[in-house]
Amino acid sequence: MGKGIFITVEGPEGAGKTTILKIVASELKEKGYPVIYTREPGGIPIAEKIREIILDKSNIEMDPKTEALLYAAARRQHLVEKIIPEINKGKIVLCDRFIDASIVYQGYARGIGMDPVYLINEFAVDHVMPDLTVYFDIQPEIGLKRIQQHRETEVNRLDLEGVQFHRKVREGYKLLLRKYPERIKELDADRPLEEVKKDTEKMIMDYLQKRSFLVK
Ligand SMILES: Nc1ncnc2c1ncn2[C@@H]1O[C@H](COP(=O)(O)OP(=O)(O)OP(=O)(O)O)[C@@H](O)[C@H]1O
Ligand SMILES: Cc1cn([C@H]2C[C@H](O)[C@@H](COP(=O)(O)O)O2)c(=O)[nH]c1=O
Repeated sequence: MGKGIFITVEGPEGAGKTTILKIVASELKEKGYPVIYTREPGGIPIAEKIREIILDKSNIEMDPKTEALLYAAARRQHLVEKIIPEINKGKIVLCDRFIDASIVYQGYARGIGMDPVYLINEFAVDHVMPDLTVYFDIQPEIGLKRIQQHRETEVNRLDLEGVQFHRKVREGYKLLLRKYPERIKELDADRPLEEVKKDTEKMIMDYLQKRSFLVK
């Protein structure tokens, strides 16, 4: 693919992904790096509309395969309309969740199966995979408590699943960590925000150095 770099963050609810990725994006920009922050599901208008449908708390009757297909559809549009063009322009794309979330949430935690969910997503992403994924590890109970404690954080349909579901999410991510040790790097997100942010930035900077990515 193009000359840019594609980095994703993943992890259970309330791990601090959005908060930290936005800070890291703005700090890297200040240092002169060509960075964009984006998120899934969403990032562009069509995918944001699909997000509203998937995460709407009143859609309790949604079938798990419908859910998986909607995430994949949102991903496809986001990829072709934003992620690929930005990578081709030489940008560092920092994306809040991507394909791993589907494999874990729909494939493992919902029980559709990791392989079938990977297959529909393979169709959606045409082999475009992240160069680096930072996995924020946290016990689901702690992450969910953070969300409940902070009123400004959106509580969505998936946040409302029982703790058992969120334990499976964490288990699923651990399986992916073992499967892709080169791409997915783990950090302990149950620490003060400043520490987690510092480690995230270091992982990203180390990777940029490894790829000889320089500020122009
Ligand atoms: N290290 C931390 N310690 C304590 N609170 C934190 C920490 N990181 C983030 N928070 C707070 O926890 C809440 C959830 O954070 P955030 O929305 O960034 O998590 P997230 O991983 O993106 O969650 P989700 O996947 O559910 O969107 C926010 O109110 C945020 O301020
Ligand atoms: C991309 C993606 C996301 N999810 C879930 C994970 C979260 O519960 C929500 C997204 O909300 P966030 O506050 O932006 O993290 O959707 C999923 O189940 N499958 C996916 O592919």
